[in-house]
Amino acid sequence: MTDASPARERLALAADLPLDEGLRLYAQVAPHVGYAKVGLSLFVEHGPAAVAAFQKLGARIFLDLKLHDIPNTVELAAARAGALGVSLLTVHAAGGEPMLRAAVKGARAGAQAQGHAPPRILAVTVLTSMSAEDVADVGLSGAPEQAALRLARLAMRAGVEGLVCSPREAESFRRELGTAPFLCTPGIRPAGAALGDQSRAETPAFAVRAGADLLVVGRPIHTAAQPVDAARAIALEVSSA
Ligand SMILES: O=c1ccn([C@@H]2O[C@H](COP(=O)(O)O)[C@@H](O)[C@H]2O)c(=O)[nH]1
Repeated sequence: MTDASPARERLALAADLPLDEGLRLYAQVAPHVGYAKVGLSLFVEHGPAAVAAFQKLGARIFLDLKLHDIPNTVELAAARAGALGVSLLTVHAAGGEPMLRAAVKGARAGAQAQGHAPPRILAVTVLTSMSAEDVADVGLSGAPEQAALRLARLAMRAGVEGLVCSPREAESFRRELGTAPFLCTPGIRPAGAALGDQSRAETPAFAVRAGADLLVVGRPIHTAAQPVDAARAIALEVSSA
């Protein structure tokens, strides 16, 4: 993706809401947001029906399951996700190279079996909610940016096409890893928006300038008094960054 991509193709709505509310909200913001991110809460409650419901609205689906298990189990799950016709699927980079390779293989096979294009596998490096202290507590050495870059390199070696990172890491990922990885940044907060549980958050303009391809936004849209205006303003910030 390039800077010339329309803002809509660079924005995903994190639909962490009850399904009917998420669908209603996505339908309203769809002129500004091209992807619907189906995450754990929706998938645990509704499974593939949640994916199908957003697909019916014309959304590209970002299935954010953050798979992390032994390679065989991840390959099986990624194959089922690929068969759903999703565009993006997340796995945890910390699962290691064999697991990441298995995710790529499974997603490809599952998509092919159903005649879909294979989803891009995105490896989650260090969760954007984690502070430097949290990173140290789980035994990762160095600052979050250093731990994230180590995991990013590992994921790229395993053949993964994309990475999930904080906007704060996007610039160093671009510098160190080049133009190839598709960089997805949650932890997006327009100026003045509440951080909630996010620790390493930045504005939409910061993320774009740092080299992010896709920005994930949830609560800054859900909780806005006028969600459509909030989505429009974020899209404008993306396109003018
Ligand atoms: O490191 C990560 C990986 C995934 N997420 C997901 O993105 C959204 C962010 O939602 P907000 O409401 O805008 O905070 C959410 O679905 C997370 O599961 C992330 O935040 N950080």
